[in-house]
Amino acid sequence: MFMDIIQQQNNLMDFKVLSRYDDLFTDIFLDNLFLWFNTIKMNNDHRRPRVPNQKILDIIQRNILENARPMDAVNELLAYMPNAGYEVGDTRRYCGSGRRVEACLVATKDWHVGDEMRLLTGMIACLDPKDDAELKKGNRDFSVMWSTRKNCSCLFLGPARFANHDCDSNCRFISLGQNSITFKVVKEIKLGEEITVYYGKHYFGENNCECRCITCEKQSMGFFAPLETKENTPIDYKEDDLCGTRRSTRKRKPALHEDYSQTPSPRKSKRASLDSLEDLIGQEEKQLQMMSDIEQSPTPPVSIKEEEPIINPLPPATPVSPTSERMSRLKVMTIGFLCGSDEEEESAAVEERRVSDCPLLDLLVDAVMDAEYLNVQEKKAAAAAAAAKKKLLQDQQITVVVNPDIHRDAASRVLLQQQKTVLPASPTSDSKADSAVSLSPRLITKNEDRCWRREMDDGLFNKQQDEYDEESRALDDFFDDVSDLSSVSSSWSSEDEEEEEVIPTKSIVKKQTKTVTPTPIQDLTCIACTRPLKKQDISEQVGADMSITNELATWTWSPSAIFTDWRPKRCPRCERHFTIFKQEWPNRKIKKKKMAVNSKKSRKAKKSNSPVKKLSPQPFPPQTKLEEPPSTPVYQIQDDPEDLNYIPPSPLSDVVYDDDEDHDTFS
Ligand SMILES: C[S@@+](CC[C@H](N)C(=O)[O-])C[C@H]1O[C@@H](n2cnc3c(N)ncnc32)[C@H](O)[C@@H]1O
Repeated sequence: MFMDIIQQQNNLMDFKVLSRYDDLFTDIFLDNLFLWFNTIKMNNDHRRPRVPNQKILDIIQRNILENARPMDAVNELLAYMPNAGYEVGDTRRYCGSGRRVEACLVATKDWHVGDEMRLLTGMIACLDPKDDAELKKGNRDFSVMWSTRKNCSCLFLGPARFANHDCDSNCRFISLGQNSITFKVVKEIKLGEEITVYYGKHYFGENNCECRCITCEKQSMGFFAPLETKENTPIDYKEDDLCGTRRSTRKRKPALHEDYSQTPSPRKSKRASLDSLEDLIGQEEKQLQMMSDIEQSPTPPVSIKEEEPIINPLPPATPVSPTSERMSRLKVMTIGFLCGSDEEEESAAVEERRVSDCPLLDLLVDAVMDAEYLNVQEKKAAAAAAAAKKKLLQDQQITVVVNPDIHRDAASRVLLQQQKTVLPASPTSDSKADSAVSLSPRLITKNEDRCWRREMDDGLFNKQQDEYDEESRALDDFFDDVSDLSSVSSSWSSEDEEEEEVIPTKSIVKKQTKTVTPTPIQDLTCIACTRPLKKQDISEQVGADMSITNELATWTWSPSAIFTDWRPKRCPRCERHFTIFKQEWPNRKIKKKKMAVNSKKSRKAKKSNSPVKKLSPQPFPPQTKLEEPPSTPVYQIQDDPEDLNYIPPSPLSDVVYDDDEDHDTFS
């Protein structure tokens, strides 16, 4: 299913959203409440939420199931993220005559120009036309946009979707990839102020004539423009099926199923007729002088406006947004920009640079590519280099085996990479030891292969490499920040157990990126009994199909997975023991002792020396001695707590094994 989703990512759904939600909810509802083990997560950077699971359940139950108020649930959950710097608030500004309360974003701290709101992110997912029609029918399409690039309607998801539009907004969109955005502050924001963005010039009808933002109100524009001005603005009122409360239907192309099944949209929606970004900026710059006059003039009170309509200095049909000078200089990323008009796409194609539409997948692929590249290099080196070099290589401990069934194009891409790509030192490689990003050299290539080349799809990324690197570093920081917010690793760790994973040092990470040498899976040992972990053990623990598990196990040993949570700690037997008794099997060393064969005397002696009798005080009920079949080797369990071989008493202590093969099976 995972791979299916990945393959479909360019079609209708964005796998990142799905996989992240899936990880989160399986963590909360399955791992924590139902299963005795932690399921494997699709995202390497998944961390168990800081919010106690019970609390989450309570919030969901109370707000969503009982009170049917999902926004309250969002608010409450955000309360657990005080670092976010924003919260979801409510406003009646945008819905008109108090008809409906809408959500808005409110700053919970002061923000300064240039700040990035890294926890305020949004995703764009393509929408099936039928779903789109459903949303529209149910008046739930307020977060739907038409993408000319994708030629379909898109759903704008995530907390960022609660940002309302202002013609002089205090934030702008910046991209985190093709389908992901966050915000950059372009005007000082004080605690308690609304966080706004600029959707586009015609989002709320022609020239945003329906815009209700505070700037429009102050400037008597948009919805607040004098009636005469509004009448001169061509608006398609027949679509205004909700008396002006539903603006989104005006500006985005209604996506009918028939349209969708035909070849590229013959019609140009209003959204598609957006000026290009450059035009937008240019126009705004031209208008800047005019608008500065407007801004300087005092805002007329509403009462005066009604009695004596202000004559707008601008042509009535084109009430211009009073976007600030700073904003106009910046490359503003509007929603139109995000979704992409043709012009934007052309300008974006100027420079090809790798910008992933799927950073997580990229990280994973990068890791494999890097490792595979290194593997190939190693083979070459092994053929050519001296024995000393070989020995050095063998000291490195990384291997990645790519399953050809799953990563069919990996080999060809590796070849491409070798032919065309120089691997510059990743800017993050030595600074982010706890991030898989650090193992992903930045690849810039002119290759046409879609798998390899990540197209530039918006002008935002028409930057110099320095800027790009800076963005990338910021993204790394973001991942780090997110990690900082998480206290508990999601897999194979329990809240009451100590952190046992050894985090590789920076130097080790750097070293590991150089060369590879196969590492046997058997290198993983159970932390309790120190036996090597077998693939079968892992299978049993994850309850997965063996072939899948092998694949996962392979990934787990990949360089990127050095930092993943998924790593079995105990063999199944010890895991079970731990789950039941929350107790390790410290220094478990099992000694074999041949019992006297068929000797009544020896059996008696053994009974009298039974360790069970000596195990006191005992936290568990006295244990019953099992009958040992004659001439069967048994394990002598030490009963002296000081002894290194001492095994704490538990029902599992009764287990008698016939031979070595059974050691790792459950009793
Ligand atoms: C992406 S949502 C923003 C969050 C929205 N307020 C909510 O409650 O979900 C876009 C919708 O917000 C409203 N909106 C945002 N900014 C607006 C503005 N300046 N004027 C009028 N409506 C606005 C419109 O209803 C629009 O369809």
